[in-house]
Amino acid sequence: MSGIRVGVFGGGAWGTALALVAARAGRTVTLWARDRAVAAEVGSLGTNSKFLPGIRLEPRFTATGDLAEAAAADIVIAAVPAQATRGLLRDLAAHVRPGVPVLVAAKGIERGTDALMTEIVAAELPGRPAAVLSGPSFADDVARGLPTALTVAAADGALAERLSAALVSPSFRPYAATDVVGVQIGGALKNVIAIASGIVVGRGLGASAQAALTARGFAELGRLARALGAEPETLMGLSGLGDLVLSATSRQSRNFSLGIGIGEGRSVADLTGTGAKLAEGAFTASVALDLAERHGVDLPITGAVAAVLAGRLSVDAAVEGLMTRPLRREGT
Ligand SMILES: NC(=O)C1=CN([C@@H]2O[C@H](COP(=O)(O)OP(=O)(O)OC[C@H]3O[C@@H](n4cnc5c(N)ncnc54)[C@H](O)[C@@H]3O)[C@@H](O)[C@H]2O)C=CC1
Ligand SMILES: O=C(CO)COP(=O)(O)O
Repeated sequence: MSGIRVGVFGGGAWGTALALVAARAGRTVTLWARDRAVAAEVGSLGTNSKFLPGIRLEPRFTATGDLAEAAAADIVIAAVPAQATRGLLRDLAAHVRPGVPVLVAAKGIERGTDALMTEIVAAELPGRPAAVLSGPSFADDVARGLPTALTVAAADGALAERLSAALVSPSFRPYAATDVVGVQIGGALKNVIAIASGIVVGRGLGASAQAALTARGFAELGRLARALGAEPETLMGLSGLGDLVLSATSRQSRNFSLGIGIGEGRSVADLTGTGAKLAEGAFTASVALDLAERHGVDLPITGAVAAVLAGRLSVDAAVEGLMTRPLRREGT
C-alpha cells in the first residue's frame, strides 16, 4: 500500500494535520494550499506557522499551490471549510480521475442548498465515490501524534475500510462505517451545541446548566439525524457523542471558545469577523434550522444559537426561552 498517493486539499490546520497523518501511515502525500506562501513554508521548512504553530511536520511531505499536481492521486482528501467545499470540488473535477475516492473532512452543511458534503461530492465529482472523516480530533492533537480515534464513513463499507487502512498509524485509529448521514449530521450539529455550551460557560451559568444543555443538545442532534435516516448507534459513537463531548467541553474548540466570548458579552461581529478563527457552527446553526423545518423537527437550542448569532436575541432571553418552554417527556 506504500505506493498509494494521497492528495490533501486545504492548507489550514486540519488539512495539514491530515497530510501528516497520511505521511505517518506511509503514503506518498501532496498537500495543496490555496495560499502559496503556506505551501512554500510547509515544503521548505516543514512547518505551518499560521495554522499549526510550534509543530514540526515530520515525516515531511510535498506541498504545492498547483491543484493538478496534488490531484494526481489515488485518494483525495478535501479539508477546506464546509462552505468552500463545493468550489474546491468543482475546481478539482477536471483533475481527479474516475473512481478515485474523495474523503471530505469538513464538518458542516452547505448554506443555500442544505447539502451534506457527500451530496456535494456526488454533484460535483460524479463517478468518484464519496466518503467522510469525522470524530473527536483537534488538528493540534493529531499533528502532535497524540492518540485519536475517528470515523471514516462511506455508503460502500468496503471503501470505508480501504480508506481506514490507508490512514491508520499507531496514533491515528479510524473506524469504518456506512451511515454517512448520521456521521455528517453529528459532526455538523455538535459545533452548534458547542457554541451553546460555551455561551453557558461564558455567562457563568454553572456546570449543571452546561451538562443539561449538552444532553438536550445531543437529543436535538439525534432528532434531526434520525429524521434524515441516520442510525441511532451512529449518534452514540465517535462522530456523535464523542465529538460533542470534546467540542462542548474543551477550550481548544473554536466553537466552544466562540460561545464563551458571546456569553462574556463580546460582540458577535468582532468574534466572527475578519481574522477570526473558523467556527463552523456559526454557519451551520441557521442551515440546520432550515433543514429541520423542512423535516418537521424542532431544534430549540440550535434556534436559540442562530438567533443569538444573528443579533435577534440576547443570551439572557435565549436562556429564559429555553427554560420556559412547555414541559415535555424526556426522550422526545
Ligand atoms: N481544526 C480542527 O481541529 C478540525 C477541523 N475540522 C474541519 O475541517 C474544516 C477545515 O477546518 P480547519 O482546517 O481547521 O480551518 P483553518 O481555518 O485552519 O483552515 C482553513 C483553510 O482553508 C483554506 N480555504 C478557505 N477557503 C478556501 C477556498 N475557498 N478554497 C481553498 N482554500 C480555502 C484557508 O486558506 C485555510 O488554509 C472545517 O470544516 C472544520 O470543521 C475537522 C476536524 C478537526
Ligand atoms: O471538529 C473538531 C474536533 O473534533 C474541531 O473543533 P473546533 O472546530 O470547534 O475547534
